[in-house]
Amino acid sequence: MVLDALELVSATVKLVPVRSLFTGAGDLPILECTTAKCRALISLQGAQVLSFCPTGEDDLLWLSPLESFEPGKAIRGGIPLCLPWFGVNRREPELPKHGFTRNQSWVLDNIAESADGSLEISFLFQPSEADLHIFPYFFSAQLTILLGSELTLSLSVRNNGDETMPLSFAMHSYFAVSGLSGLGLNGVEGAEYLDNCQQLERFTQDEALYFTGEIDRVYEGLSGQQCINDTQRNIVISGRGCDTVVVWNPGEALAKDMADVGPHFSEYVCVERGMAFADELQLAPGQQHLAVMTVAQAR
Ligand SMILES: O=P(O)(O)OC[C@H]1O[C@H](O)[C@H](O)[C@@H](O)[C@@H]1O
Repeated sequence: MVLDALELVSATVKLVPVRSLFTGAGDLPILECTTAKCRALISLQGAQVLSFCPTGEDDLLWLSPLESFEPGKAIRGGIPLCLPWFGVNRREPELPKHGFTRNQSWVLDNIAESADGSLEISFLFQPSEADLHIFPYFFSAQLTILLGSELTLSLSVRNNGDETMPLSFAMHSYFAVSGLSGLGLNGVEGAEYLDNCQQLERFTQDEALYFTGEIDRVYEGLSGQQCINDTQRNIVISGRGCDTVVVWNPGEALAKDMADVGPHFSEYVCVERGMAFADELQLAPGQQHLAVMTVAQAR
C-alpha cells in the first residue's frame, strides 16, 4: 500500500517524517493516526507503535526523549517487536538480541476503519536473504494494530518452510508512568519467575511487584491480566497466545550507561507479553501462531 495521507470517515492517517514530530530526530517514516477515539504514532521500521493516547488522556506508552530515530537502530520506547527470538538467542548467543525485525521496515499492507470508528492497520514482514543466512527458516509475520479507545496488537507468525521452526517473541511494551516509587504491578503474585539479574535463577513472586532497583523478570506460562497501578491511573495488559510476561526496568545505575535512557529510567516500566524460555514454540511446516495483546487505561 502506497500512502501519503488518507482521509477516512472519522479518521486521518498521514505518513510523516519523524523529524516533523521530534526535534533533532533522524529520517524514519511515521504514520500519524488521528481518530475520534485516539491519536497514535506508528513507525514503519519495526511496525512499532510509538505513542497511543486515548482521546483526552495522556500517552499510555513511553518513548525516549533521547531517541535519535536512526534507520536500522532499535527505537527505545513504544512497543518494539522482538522476533523471531526474544532476548539472547539461546542456540547462537552471538546473534542480534531480540531478533532482527525491530530494526527493519515492515510493509504497510492495509488500513481500514470499522463502523464504531476504530482503525485497523496491518503490516507484513518476510525475512531477506541476509536474515535467512542467520535464521534459515522461511516465515512470514503479520501485525494488525487496532486503534480504538484501547490498543490491540495481533501478531501472527507462519512457518512457510518445510522444517520445524523455533519461535520466541515478545511485544515489548514501554508504559509511561509518573514515577517508580510506590508503583506496583499486579497479576504476577504467586507466580514463579526467572530472575535475569541473577543468572536466570528461579524464585517465587510472593506479592505484587514493586520497582525498587533493577528488575528483569521472566514469568513463564502466566498469561492472564497484569495491572500497573500508578497514582492517577491504572494500565491493564491482557492477551492470549502470549503467555510469557517479562517485566523490566534497568534502575538508575544501569540506565546511566544506556545512551537512550539515562536519567529517564523512572519514566517507564516494560511489561512485555510473548512466548519465550519454556514457552518457546516449535512451529511445524505450515503452522501459524496468533498472539493478541490488549492494553487499556482504567481508573
Ligand atoms: O536494550 P534492548 O536490547 O532493547 O533490551 C532491553 C531489555 O529487554 C528485555 O526486557 C530483557 O529482558 C532485558 O534484559 C533487556 O535489557
